[in-house]
This record gives sequence, structure tokens and C-alpha cells, in this order.
Amino acid sequence: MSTQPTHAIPSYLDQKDPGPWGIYLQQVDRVAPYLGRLGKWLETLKRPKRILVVDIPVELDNGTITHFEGYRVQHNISRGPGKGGVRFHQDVTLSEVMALSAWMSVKNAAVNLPFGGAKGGVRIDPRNYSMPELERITRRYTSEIGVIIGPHKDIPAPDVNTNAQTMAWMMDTYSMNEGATATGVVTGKPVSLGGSLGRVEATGRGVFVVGSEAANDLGIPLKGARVSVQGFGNVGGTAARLFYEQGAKVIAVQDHTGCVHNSNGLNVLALLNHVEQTGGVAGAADSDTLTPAEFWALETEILIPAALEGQITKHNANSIKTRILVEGANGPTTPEADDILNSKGTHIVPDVVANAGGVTVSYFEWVQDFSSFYWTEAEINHRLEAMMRTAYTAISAVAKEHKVTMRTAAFIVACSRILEAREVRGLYP
Ligand SMILES: NC(=O)C1=CN([C@@H]2O[C@H](COP(=O)(O)OP(=O)(O)OC[C@H]3O[C@@H](n4cnc5c(N)ncnc54)[C@H](OP(=O)(O)O)[C@@H]3O)[C@@H](O)[C@H]2O)C=CC1
Ligand SMILES: O=C(O)CCC(=O)C(=O)O
Repeated sequence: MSTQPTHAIPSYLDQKDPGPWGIYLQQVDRVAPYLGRLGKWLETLKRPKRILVVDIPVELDNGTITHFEGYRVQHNISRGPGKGGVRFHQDVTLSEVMALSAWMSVKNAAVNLPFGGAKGGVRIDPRNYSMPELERITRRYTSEIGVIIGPHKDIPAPDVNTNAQTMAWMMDTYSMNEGATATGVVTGKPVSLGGSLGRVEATGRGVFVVGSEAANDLGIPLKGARVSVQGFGNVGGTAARLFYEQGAKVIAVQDHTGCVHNSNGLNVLALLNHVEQTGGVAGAADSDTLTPAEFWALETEILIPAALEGQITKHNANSIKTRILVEGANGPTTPEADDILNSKGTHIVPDVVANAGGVTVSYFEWVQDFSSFYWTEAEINHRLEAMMRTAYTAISAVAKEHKVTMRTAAFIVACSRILEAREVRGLYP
């Protein structure tokens, strides 16, 4: 007998979602058999706590008024305030933001940060707008979501196409509306505004740390290891540089301008300069070009997707020849592709562990803001590396104990922590 009430018109949550939210739901279902008595709370994870869709009216430089659609979703706040980035992208959808917020709940719990999960987004291609227009859009978006964010409620941070400047505008807008400076309302701020040293590089550094742990587990020396990277922004660019500096051969990099390749290894520092000057990897010196299909089929020791969700699917998973997949991006691998890669023995370090370095240093930033006492970059990096290694080792151990993948192990650890908090808090106000 069903324990849920039935209705003639299904709720939007009951629709079959083929997008990122549907992928997240499949991942949650895979963890159900391992939750024991906590299984009775599983439905909690399939329902975001709070969804806010906002209209953002803005006057453009040419005097016209235009409207953007923005979102902030708080998936779960059982273990602490919501935490997660804000994305500006033309393809942002509610399904995507719901999934990204849920992956934040899982990530924060997997690494044992005292946060729930949240995420935000604005449907906009920021390349089409001037800086003053982006400032007005960001400020209006912040005012609109101001009813649910706050240093103890939900703390945004940078994600795709947002950065420290975006966070400065958000912090200033929220503070003006509150009538008091609230540094702790966002993380990833400029250091001059209470931001943390090391935050800009933190996600890529975390990818490097767990990628190195995985290589060590498989007996692969970093020196000479072939690495390919999709996405050469904050996460992919930093991870590529750190592997390069340790002697790995970064043989291919792809962004939306194309894919550059050199089987002897690209000069990553020169490539970063080239991207700074031209806006993309296309046309970089000492490289040939590859099609996307050729990029995925390259033989590598380490492959790092660090762009958007849904890049590795049943259509390209069979061609992938890498020993280790380190998910810098959120949700880059669909469940079918996950199964194909696992059956080939690919060692997958899932997003909820691999890219947790950013939110870990965001946590350090939040703590520093509250205590008004700031750590050195060396201290930050040391603590970050320790937390990433601990999380990787603990989740590997659970994977071995239950004979499951690292992704399912991370979900077992995280979902158990979230649902235990749910259970012990109880349901009624
Ligand atoms: N920033 C952070 O702290 C964190 C980010 N992440 C995740 O990491 C991923 C990347 O984020 P981040 O580096 O911050 O974002 P950025 O905006 O800095 O960089 C995104 C990169 O991805 C490239 N890209 C976008 N679409 C495509 C595509 N279809 N094919 C190939 N390349 C593409 C972009 O290329 P181009 O510039 O040419 O458009 C750019 O190089 C996202 O999934 C994000 O959610 C996860 C944890 C924390
Ligand atoms: O730093 C943060 O708070 C969140 C970063 C983020 O959005 C992510 O990990 O996907």
C-alpha cells in the first residue's frame, strides 16, 4: 500500500525529469539499500526544502528594460545553513539548480562540513552584457533572493561565470538592505572584503589532491602521467596547472572554443596566458586540434571533466580510455555512463568528493569572517589538503566495505549524516 497520498494531477516533483534532477534522483535510489532504519526518511532527499524563482527586471545600457529569470533552491538545511554557488549561464533551468543544490547537500555532508545544500542561478549569457549591466543584474537578483539568504540561513558563492567581483556586489547589496555589513553572507569574496586566501584556487587544488591520491592508489606516478581536461576556467585551469607543475603531461584541453592537443604535453602556463588574452584555448601555440569525439577517446591516465553537467553519456563513455576520472564539474557523468565506465574498471572520483575543495575553503572563509581572524594561505592550503585526503580515504574505505563505487559510497556516508540529523531534529515545530 502506498504511503503517499494520491492526486489526480501529479505534483511537479512526481514528473519524470530527464534533466539533472532526474539524474540526482537515480543516484539517490542507488543508495536506498544501504540506509538501514534511516531509509524511512529517504523521501526527504527527493524534495527540495525551498524553491524560489525570481523575476529580475533590469535597465540595459541602451535604456530598454529586460527581464531575467533567477533561482535559489535550498535542497536541505538539516545539518546547517544552505551553502552553494550561483551560476550565470544561458542554459540554467530549475531542474539544473535543484540538482546542483542537492549535490551540494551530499557534498557538504560527505566532507562533513556543517552546512546544508543550496544553489542559485540566473538564465543569462554574461558575455552579452557590460560590467555595469552585470552589476545591476547581480544586485537585483540579490535583493530578490534576499528573503531567504543570510549568514546563518544560506550563503552563496561563485560558480560558473561568477567570481569574486560578483560576490562583492552580492555582499554589498545584502548589507545595504540589512543596514549592516554582513561579510558572512557570501564566500569567495575579494580578500579585501573578508574573502579567504586560497579560495580562488581551492576547487582546482582539491581536484589535484584527490586525483593524486587516486593515482597513488593505482600505482601511477604523477610524473609523466597523461592528463586531459575539459573546461579551462577556475576549476579546470587550476587543476591543469597543478598537475603540470608536478610533472604530469597535460596532453589535451577543451573549452567551448575548441580542443587543443599535444601528445608531448601542452605548456599549461603559456596556455593560461593565451586564454587570458584571447578568451579561449583555440589557436594556442604548439598544439594541434581535436574534435570532441577525439578528445574523449584519448588514452590518458587521468581525465578531468571541469565544465558542465551531462558531458559523459552512454554515447561517449565506451570510447573513454582513462584509468582515473576525477569529476571537477558537478554532475558530468550520467548514471548510464557511470555504469559503462565502472564495468571497464575506470576509477571514478565523484564530483561530491573531487570538487569539494571550493566549498571547504568557503567554510574556512565563513569561519574567518565570524571570528574576524584570518589565516595565511599556507594554513588554508594545509587544512584543505588534510580535509580532502581524509574525505577521500574515508569514502574509499566505505566503498571497499560495501563493494560499491566511490559515488555510491559518498552518497551512503552523506545521506546517512543528513537523515540522521533529520531524524534527531524531529518533524514538528
Ligand atoms: N568555481 C568553483 O569553486 C566550483 C565549481 N564547480 C564546478 O566546476 C565546473 C566548472 O566551474 P568553474 O571552473 O567555476 O567555471 P568557469 O566559468 O570558471 O569555467 C567553465 C569552463 O568550462 C568551459 N565550458 C563551458 N561549457 C563548455 C562546453 N560545452 N564544452 C567545453 N567547455 C565548456 C568554459 O569554456 P568557455 O570559457 O570557453 O565558455 C570554461 O573554460 C562547474 O560544473 C561548476 O559547477 C564545482 C565546485 C566549485
Ligand atoms: O563555495 C561554495 O560555497 C560552493 C561552491 C559550489 O557551488 C560547488 O561546490 O559546487
